[in-house]
Amino acid sequence: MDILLNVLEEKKIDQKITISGSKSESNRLLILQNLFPELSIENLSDSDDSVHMQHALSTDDELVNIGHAGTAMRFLTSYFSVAKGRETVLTGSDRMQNRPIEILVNALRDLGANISYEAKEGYPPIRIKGTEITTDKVQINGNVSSQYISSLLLIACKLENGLEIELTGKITSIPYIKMTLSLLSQIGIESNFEGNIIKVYPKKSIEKQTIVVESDWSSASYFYSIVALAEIGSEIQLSAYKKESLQGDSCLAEIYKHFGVTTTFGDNFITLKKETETQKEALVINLKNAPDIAQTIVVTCFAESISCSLSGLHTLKIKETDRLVALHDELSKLGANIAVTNETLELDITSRIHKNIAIKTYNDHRMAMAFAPLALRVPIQINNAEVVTKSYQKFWEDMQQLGIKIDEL
Ligand SMILES: O=C(O)C1=C[C@@H](OP(=O)(O)O)[C@@H](O)[C@H](O)C1
Ligand SMILES: C=C(OP(=O)(O)O)C(=O)O
Repeated sequence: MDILLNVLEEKKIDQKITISGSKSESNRLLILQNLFPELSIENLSDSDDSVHMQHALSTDDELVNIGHAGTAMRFLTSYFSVAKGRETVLTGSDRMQNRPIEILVNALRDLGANISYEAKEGYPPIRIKGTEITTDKVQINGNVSSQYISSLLLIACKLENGLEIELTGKITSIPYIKMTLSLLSQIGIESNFEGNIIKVYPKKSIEKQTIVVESDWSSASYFYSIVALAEIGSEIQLSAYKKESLQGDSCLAEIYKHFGVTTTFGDNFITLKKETETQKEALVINLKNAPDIAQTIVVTCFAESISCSLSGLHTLKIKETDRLVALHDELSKLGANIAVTNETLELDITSRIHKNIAIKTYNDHRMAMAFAPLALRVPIQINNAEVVTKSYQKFWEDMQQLGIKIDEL
């Protein structure tokens, strides 16, 4: 479905939006709930990725297809490796079959797992014969995806002797590793992370308990962008959020000060307010700890006519699409002066945004959502707009609530 977002005429916004639970927290907790049925979860994400995870954990079929869900692919690789007696072929979308998994597979094989490739070496689909793992030490490169490490951490306490992981290389997306460890700690599993060594201690059962998932901060990023582009005095209240977040993307509150957006923490909600004009200096920032908000930030800078210099973006090349190339190609069509390398992005000040450009989304939810705030400046077309459901089911409804008129093409 291709859609046209008409330009938003009323730029003074005052709205309240409720966003569903974090997909990262949810997909970790779903694995943990399967290992520990004593665990209940509230405010679970309604994202496609969490639906895929739930389905994968409830089926007995040999073939399990997790679509585009990176967390499901990576977390389930370890989970099925220790599902004794079960044989599973884990696969995903065409793109997933080109997102690397070798580093995780090699670590699991070193631990004694039985995993083979069904097609291309190093990529899904993979065949996993569940077995008992007793080895308790492993080395893994931390520079490509933190999801490989979270995957090992999620099953670690169920191994007879727990697990000690030695991380090599520069560690990327660290807040996601810390999120995994925090959730383990919340349910009573002990671990420690010192230098480049993470230890998880064995645990057979936990206390009966309920965890309430905080809403998704990556989804909140699109509202930060909208408020940044709105008239001074505009406000959006988002729930359910808290100050002590497990999600690294909560750094948005700090980053968007550059755009004159303040964040006030209330009782289970945040209020974003456009207090002042955007600072005209370039935004210079390393996003290795928060890769999922890169697209949102670049589009905000473009719309606000400021330059930016982003680094720490090497993981963007292996996400739902090559996000560096996608940003380059789509922003160029809108008139941007943008240059990318394999890990950086430079955007120059643009004076004019081209109207009625059709943005390709490349099966990437964040391409569709990051470009939507441009409707505060120009009419813009978003192709295959349904991609948003990977992480945010009612994204377009929420855009309409803000007053953006949408025509199906
Ligand atoms: O663990 C997680 O929930 C995630 C980790 C990050 O991936 P990488 O560690 O591959 O950068 C992030 O981009 C992804 O959306 C979710
Ligand atoms: C990269 C993402 O997800 P995943 O890697 O889990 O597919 C994302 O949601 O931006």
